[in-house]
Amino acid sequence: MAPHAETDAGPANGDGHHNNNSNGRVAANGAATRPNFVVNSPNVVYSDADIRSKYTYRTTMVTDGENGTRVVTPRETVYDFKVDTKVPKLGVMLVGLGGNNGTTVTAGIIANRRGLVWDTRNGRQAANYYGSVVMGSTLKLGTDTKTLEDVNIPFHDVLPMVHPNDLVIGGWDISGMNLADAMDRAKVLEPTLKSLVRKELAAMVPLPSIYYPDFIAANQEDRADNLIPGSKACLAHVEQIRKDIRDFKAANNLDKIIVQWTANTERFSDIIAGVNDTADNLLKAIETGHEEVSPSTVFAVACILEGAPFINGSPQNTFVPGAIDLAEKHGAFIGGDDFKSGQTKMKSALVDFLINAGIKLTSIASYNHLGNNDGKNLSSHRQFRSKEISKSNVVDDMVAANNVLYAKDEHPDHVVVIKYIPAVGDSKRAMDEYSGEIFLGGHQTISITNVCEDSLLASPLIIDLVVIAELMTRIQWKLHSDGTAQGAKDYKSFHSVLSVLSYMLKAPLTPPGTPVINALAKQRAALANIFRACVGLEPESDMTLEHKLF
Ligand SMILES: NC(=O)c1ccc[n+]([C@@H]2O[C@H](COP(=O)([O-])OP(=O)(O)OC[C@H]3O[C@@H](n4cnc5c(N)ncnc54)[C@H](O)[C@@H]3O)[C@@H](O)[C@H]2O)c1
Ligand SMILES: O=P([O-])([O-])O[C@@H]1[C@@H](O)[C@H](O)[C@@H](O)[C@H](O)[C@@H]1O
Repeated sequence: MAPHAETDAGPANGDGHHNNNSNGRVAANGAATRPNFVVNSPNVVYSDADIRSKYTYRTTMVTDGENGTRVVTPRETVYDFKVDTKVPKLGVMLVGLGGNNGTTVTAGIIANRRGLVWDTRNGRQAANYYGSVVMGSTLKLGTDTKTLEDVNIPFHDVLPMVHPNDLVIGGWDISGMNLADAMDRAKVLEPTLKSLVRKELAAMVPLPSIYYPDFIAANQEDRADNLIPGSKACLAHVEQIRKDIRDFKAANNLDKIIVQWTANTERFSDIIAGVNDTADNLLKAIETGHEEVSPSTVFAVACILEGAPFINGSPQNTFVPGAIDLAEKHGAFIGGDDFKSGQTKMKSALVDFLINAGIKLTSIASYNHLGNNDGKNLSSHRQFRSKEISKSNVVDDMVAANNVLYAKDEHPDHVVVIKYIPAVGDSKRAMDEYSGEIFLGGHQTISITNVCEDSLLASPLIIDLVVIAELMTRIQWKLHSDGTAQGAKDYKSFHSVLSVLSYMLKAPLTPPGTPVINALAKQRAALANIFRACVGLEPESDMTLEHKLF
């Protein structure tokens, strides 16, 4: 089955993709571009091919001194960053293309690319990218010298990034339904919008995929009609997926491919010494058809070997130690786990606020019900357990950081409940209760009802993960060395595990041995400040001393 990309029926310049720079858009045809601002600093050098910056990274190291005192030492590390400013023609291949998220994000990109407007009961609705941190938010560039006001720019403009309108979409699904019918099955989008994109989606049929029944709920079997033969891991599956990636890239004349798992939540894989604990053992386990290797891990291995960044939008432990080891050995990018779309995103902000306000959070009750196929799959305990883990660990770092409120290993009670109620469809109802102790024995209880249109919240995250992961493939670094000029050969990429993606993910994967940060504000600050550093700018500290010291 030939690889299928969505066709572009919208106004375009020949190849179906816009590269109009007038609105700050960046060329998708590989032409080098620059952000619509220039940094006036001896530490930043612009060329036709890249932006190079010298950046002094300031941290504070703490050691135990005498008599229980601590010695605090400021430390400076000088880095050189290099950003390739050639924005590629980018393909994104979704595993689970025919699902609620897959069809919704595909329809949404087509609607935005064509500038569609459709009727709703509330009037005319224009396509937008609300809910995308890259396309819908801003970051502070600096202070206006005349007004002393903040100058904020669209997040997307801080460095040359792919525009989602230019993404070429394809992917796999165990269901062979074309995307127009799958869009109807998902019951997410307005009929008026569906009618405008139906033609393009009807032309998209997911590639056959691998299906190992034991990893997802048995209730998914009835849609598994589009399969690559074989019910357990094997090298042929790895090679087929790699071929699919190459074929899609060639058929659409793409420069790069990013692969994302937005297929069903799998059960956790057991970590078994000699099977999935190292790269070599994992490859051997796949070769010998070990039944503990999941479809998502097979996809991850195929992408690592093919050099396509792979991001896991579901909670299962796709990245067993052997997969991480393989990614590190190949210098391939991986990221995950589990899109952070609604209830958990709210939790990671609210808990940060409460604990940093000195309020002792004592319990979190997180309940939600939903009626989409994701909910149907999660109605099976082993798949729910994967989600329970990713939704439960999100407060650990914030609690552990406050030893005033919490003794060592003390933490709030925290329960997660998910129920499947078909009648509500994709419109997930989340109900949370946060209880805490306040001044002089008082108590505070916060109850939240959060109606999350699950796929409309997750789809922008899929876009953010793709755009940022691609940008990370164009950023390199080295330790600065005065004296002999060190050529580009000394530069290297960020670590294979893209923890910079954590803002979009419930259970952020980090390089082995490094801490997991879930506090939402910290995650966003890390993202923004790393990109600021790439253009030689200091982190945004919010000290605003210019407004205090005069
Ligand atoms: N708000 C959200 O929607 C949200 C948030 C966080 C995480 N997630 C996760 O994203 C994933 C997708 O969510 P959804 O609502 O689109 O679910 P969905 O069930 O509508 O879509 C999943 C798709 O994956 C397909 N599939 C299953 N196994 C496959 C395989 N081995 N290869 C290829 N395709 C396969 C299914 O046929 C289905 O079309 C789920 O794991 C969900 O837990 C969703
Ligand atoms: O991101 P979030 O809203 O906390 O979590 C959601 C869960 O509450 C929901 O039950 C599940 O179906 C979604 O896949 C998503 O994981």
